[in-house]
Amino acid sequence: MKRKIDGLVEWIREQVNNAGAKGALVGISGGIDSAVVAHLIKRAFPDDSLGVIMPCKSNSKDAEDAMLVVSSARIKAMTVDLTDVHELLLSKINHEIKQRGEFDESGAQLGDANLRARLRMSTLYTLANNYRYLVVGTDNAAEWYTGYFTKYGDGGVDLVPLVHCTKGEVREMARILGVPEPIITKAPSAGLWEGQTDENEMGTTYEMIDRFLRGEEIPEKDREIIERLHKRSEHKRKLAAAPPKF
Ligand SMILES: Nc1ncnc2c1ncn2[C@@H]1O[C@H](COP(=O)(O)OP(=O)(O)OC[C@H]2O[C@@H]([n+]3cccc(C(=O)O)c3)[C@H](O)[C@@H]2O)[C@@H](O)[C@H]1O
Ligand SMILES: Nc1ncnc2c1ncn2[C@@H]1O[C@H](COP(=O)(O)OP(=O)(O)OP(=O)(O)O)[C@@H](O)[C@H]1O
Ligand SMILES: [Mg+2]
Repeated sequence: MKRKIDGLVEWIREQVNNAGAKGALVGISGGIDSAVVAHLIKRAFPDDSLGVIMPCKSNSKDAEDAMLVVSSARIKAMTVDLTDVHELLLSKINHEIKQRGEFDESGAQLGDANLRARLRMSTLYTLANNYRYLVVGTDNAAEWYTGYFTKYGDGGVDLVPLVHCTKGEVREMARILGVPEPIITKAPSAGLWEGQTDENEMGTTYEMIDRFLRGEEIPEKDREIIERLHKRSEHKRKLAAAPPKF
């Protein structure tokens, strides 16, 4: 695992240098995936790495956890609170939909949640332009395979260093890197609504997804869920569909 960490740090450094950029930045949520990426980019660019904490109607515990990550990685950090921006933009959009009598409650909840992820993406790219950094994503192999990310939100990034790592491997890496234990053991959550956890929403567990990705036998019910999620999210792992030249 130490070799893997060194390899990823070197790979990030090469990608940034080949792009002619100066460093790297990541959104720090207080979860384990962004904690690991924060540690990796700090190792790759000790003086040119940035962690960005972006509360958006979030639980204050998340920002406290994010600060724990910042201290453990000793990474430069800033906070950009997106709560009021999100509220304003969402109310403008929903006002237009409601005026037409076309408001859909369940679609709106998803729209609200995904807008948070897309505002974070826009914030990171604005900072990337300013500092000449690349935006580093946090998707791991399980999230990538199941499409458990917002298209052009947390999925809208320049580099995805953890994309071949199972959640279990991310945990192992976190321990070696010195990520604080409470961050490693808490339930993974997108934090997009109160009480959301990844495993509840997906209907299966990271342990099952990791086992599936290693080619091990898992219960039929879990296999079906994972295959359904994978198929449904095919479009997220590709460039936008283009027509043939007519
Ligand atoms: N076949 C197709 N071909 C081309 N495009 C297609 C498509 N089907 C849908 N689309 C497009 O994709 C959109 C749906 O995708 P998207 O907007 O991503 O939305 P969707 O996949 O429905 O929702 C995102 C999921 O990711 C989870 N998430 C988000 C962010 C962070 C985390 C986390 O772990 O922290 C998890 C979130 O809780 C939710 O379950 C549709 O509105 C449509 O525009
Ligand atoms: N409040 C936030 N501030 C900054 N970045 C955020 C915030 N919430 C989400 N993000 C970004 O979106 C990414 C996707 O979230 P995700 O929940 O998959 O990862 P995580 O929180 O790092 O780990 P876990 O999956 O264990 O919760 C985060 O890794 C982070 O880069
Ligand atoms: Mg999270």
